[in-house]
Amino acid sequence: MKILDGQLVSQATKDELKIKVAQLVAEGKKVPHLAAILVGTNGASETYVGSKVRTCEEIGFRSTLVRLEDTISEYKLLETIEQLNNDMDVDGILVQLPLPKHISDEKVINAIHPSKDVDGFHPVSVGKMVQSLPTFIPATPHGIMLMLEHYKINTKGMHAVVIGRSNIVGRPMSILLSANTNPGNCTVTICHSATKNLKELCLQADIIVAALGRPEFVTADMVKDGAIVIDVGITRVADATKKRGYALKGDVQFDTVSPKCSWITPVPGGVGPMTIAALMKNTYNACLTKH
Ligand SMILES: NC(=O)C1=CN([C@@H]2O[C@H](COP(=O)(O)OP(=O)(O)OC[C@H]3O[C@@H](n4cnc5c(N)ncnc54)[C@H](OP(=O)(O)O)[C@@H]3O)[C@@H](O)[C@H]2O)C=CC1
Ligand SMILES: Nc1nc(=O)c2c([nH]1)NC[C@@H]1CN(c3ccc(C(=O)N[C@@H](CCC(=O)O)C(=O)O)cc3)C=[N+]21
Repeated sequence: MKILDGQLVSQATKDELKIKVAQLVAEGKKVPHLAAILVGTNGASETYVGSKVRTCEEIGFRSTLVRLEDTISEYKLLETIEQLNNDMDVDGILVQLPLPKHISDEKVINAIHPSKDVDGFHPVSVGKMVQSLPTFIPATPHGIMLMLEHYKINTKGMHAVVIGRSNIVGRPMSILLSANTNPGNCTVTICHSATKNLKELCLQADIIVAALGRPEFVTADMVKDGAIVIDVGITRVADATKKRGYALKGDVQFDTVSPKCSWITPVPGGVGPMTIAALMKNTYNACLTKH
């Protein structure tokens, strides 16, 4: 069993970007600028947005964090996005999800100008991705593809089972793995809460991507020998023995599943850091179109 080390690959990706940014500075060109909007004070969202902003600083990007009260009106949020759309210095705009219930995710995502849609959630970006046209690829599936690429894993002809069909992870993952690319060229099965024979499907998988948000859902009896297992899930589970009062659990029961795998991602230190690295890549690319 070998570990797909998200921390390591993410560091390598960030180091590459750092050099590229230094070149932009040397040439007197504008550096990438990411604007992140955080609505409310959800603990996990604070952690993720904080880490995105910190990473920007680390590699020499500009960043702007816009914090809004969770009582903010949808109109005000849309207005904030419009200001960032019109701000020439801002290259990428990200609105951290989930949003409070009174705000429509769809309206917010649609409001971001496609040229600044570094999350790749806008219908224009999704449409281009489906057609294999150049566009912003959602950070989590993009990060997973970068990791497979880094380890030179040839996925051609493999059967991939993706568990979860969300717009931010499962659905785009299934599209990327089925594309005529390398990594890619997989035969993909996408599963969700109405899937009847999930265990049988998983047992046929050469690659399992678990993105359902149920801690330790994938157990050893669902995984065939030699499979590649990508664990996207991150759930905070109360644990008094931990410094922060919780432990992070993936969707895969790591201790029992890992001995059967050819490759597996850990949680933490797997897909999470790659998500951040992919977002940085997207932001750099958004900036490049202006040079
Ligand atoms: N590491 C990272 O960078 C990231 C991690 N995450 C984590 O990944 C997980 C998934 O996130 P996200 O996609 O946003 O979650 P969602 O809740 O939006 O989607 C979950 C998906 O899993 C399906 N599902 C739920 N229960 C089952 C089940 N018992 N059997 C089969 N399918 C099931 C749902 O089906 P249905 O559609 O029918 O409801 C849905 O399609 C979460 O733990 C999240 O924290 C998310 C983003 C980034
Ligand atoms: N508009 C939007 N874009 C997103 O990309 C987005 C989002 N909303 N909402 C929530 C999910 C989740 N997500 C993560 C990012 C980093 C880690 C990450 O860095 N994880 C670390 C651990 C972090 C910790 O200590 O909690 C790891 O796995 O090693 C995890 C999850 C981005 N998301």
